[in-house]
Formats: sequence, structure tokens, C-alpha cells
Amino acid sequence: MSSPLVALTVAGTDSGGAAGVAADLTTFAALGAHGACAVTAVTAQDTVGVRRVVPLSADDVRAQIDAVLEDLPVAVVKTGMLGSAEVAAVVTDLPPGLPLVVDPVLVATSGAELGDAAVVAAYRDHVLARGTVVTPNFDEALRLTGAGPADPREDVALALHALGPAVVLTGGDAEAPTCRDVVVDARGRVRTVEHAAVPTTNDHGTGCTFAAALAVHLASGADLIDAATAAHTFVAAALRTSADWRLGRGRGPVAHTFTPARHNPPTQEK
Ligand SMILES: Nc1ncnc2c1ncn2[C@@H]1O[C@H](COP(=O)(O)OP(=O)(O)O)[C@@H](O)[C@H]1O
Ligand SMILES: Cc1ncc(COP(=O)(O)O)c(N)n1
Repeated sequence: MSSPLVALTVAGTDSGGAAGVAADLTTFAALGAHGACAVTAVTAQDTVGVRRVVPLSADDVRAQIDAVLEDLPVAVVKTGMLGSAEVAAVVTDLPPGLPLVVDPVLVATSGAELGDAAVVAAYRDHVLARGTVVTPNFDEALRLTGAGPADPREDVALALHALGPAVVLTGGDAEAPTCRDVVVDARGRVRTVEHAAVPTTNDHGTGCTFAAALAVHLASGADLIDAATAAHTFVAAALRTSADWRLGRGRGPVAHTFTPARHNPPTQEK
């Protein structure tokens, strides 16, 4: 009997159910993977903003990760909001060889800061070097590289690649006609994935959903460009599902009720 692929998210909670752990676990499930989670911080958050952040200690996070890794055959780890440099160091200590998708969450869609200068330094100094792929949006990429908003996206993506990982620089923009994600593979080859933009303000949680989907597709054996294309297709379909929803007073959640037709869910033999 084969068992489902196991994916572990290391991320913060969003009480509104749009981003963070909620987005990751629903995405894993929608794509047929079993999701495990290590919570890094609890946020009191809704579609309008972040009211409170309660960080967990590095020991709390390490204990959760150890419990999961000692019991379940984790095929891939995805990180989101880390919250502190100490928690970032725990991620860097993950067993070598375990694929790691790093979504360097620094700012919420609502504008709230979710990662300070110490967290940025930790990403630059050691987390990115441990990562298999990093998936920043443009603002996060600028903070991580020190590049300016006028710099070409390809150059910014290559500057991140120089810090160690493959890169998917996401380009979500509901007001533009298209969204353009720049992909740099492990060998430094640059490709662009471009799709029609879904016009909606219900996009809270898109970055987390994209990175979680990317993690499952990579762990299922897809190469980076195919995994990024499939993850983007999944997010776009979820955005079309929630495009006209009226949930909350701010930027509503991307649909976590969306489940693609699935005939061959990813499995693992371990
Ligand atoms: N309105 C949209 N229409 C289509 N795709 C989108 C839209 N917004 C985001 N995406 C896609 O969702 C993924 C996450 O991107 P992005 O929104 O840049 O992340 P973040 O939430 O971290 O800012 C990317 O593949 C991006 O192209
Ligand atoms: C706990 C947590 N993790 C991540 C995000 C970023 O998601 P988004 O960019 O969609 O606001 C968030 N708002 N909250």
C-alpha cells in the first residue's frame, strides 16, 4: 500500500484563515498530500490587518519539527513567516538533503510587517543558502537583495540565486493584464512564467498557497519550471473561485475550498 506524500510547513497562523498555516495545510490537502505543521507564531489577523503577533520560541518550534521528523516520512518542508532570527536558525538546522521551499514572508498583503531587520539578515546569511527554492514577491526580493524598484526583475532574481537557492520571484498583480513569475533554476537559467491576471481583491494568502503548491509538485518529482507553472495554475484557479466572494472588510481570502480534479495523488513508498 502506498501512502500520501508528507509535506511539513513551518509558518505562522492567520486567525482569518487566509494565509500562513491555514493556506499551507489546505493547499497540501487539495493536492493530495498529508500536511504536518510547526507553528512559529500566532497572529490575530483578519482581511484588514494584523492586530497582534505572539511569537513562539526557537525551542517550541524545534520541538514541533523534531516530533514530526522523528515520526513521519517528510518529503518536503515549506517555510513561511519565521518571526525571529532564532527560529530562522532552527530552519537552517533541518537535516541536509531534505528539500526546503523558503517563502520569505516579510510583509502581509494588508501591509503589516511580519519580519524585521534581524529576520532579513538571517535569510541573507544562512536560510537562503540552506533553501532549495526561495519564492519572494518583488517587495520581499528588494528587501533581501538591497536592489531598487527600478531594477529589472531578472537581475533581482539572479541576485537572490547568488545567495544559494533556485528562485521563483512571484509577480502577482490583479490590476495588470498579466502576472509574471521569474524562475531561476539551480544552474542559474532564467525563465519566465506569464499568465493572465485574475481581477480580484480577494488575494490574501496567494503567496503562501503558491509556495505550498510548489513544494508538493517539486516533491512529486516535477522540475522547477513545471512545478512553478502547476503551482501558478492552481493559485489562479483558486483566485477565480474566490474572485467575487464577499468575505471580510479588506482583502479577502483566496479560495481554500478549491480542489482540482485529481486522479493520481502523489504518493511515497517510505
Ligand atoms: N490576481 C492574480 N491573478 C493571477 N495570478 C496571481 C494573482 N495574484 C497573484 N497571482 C499568482 O500567485 C502567486 C503568488 O504571487 P504573489 O501574489 O506575488 O505573492 P504574495 O502573496 O507573496 O505577494 C504567483 O504565481 C502569482 O503570479
Ligand atoms: C501568518 C502569516 N503568514 C504569511 C502571511 C503572508 O500572506 P499574504 O502575503 O497573502 O498576506 C500572512 N499575512 N500571515
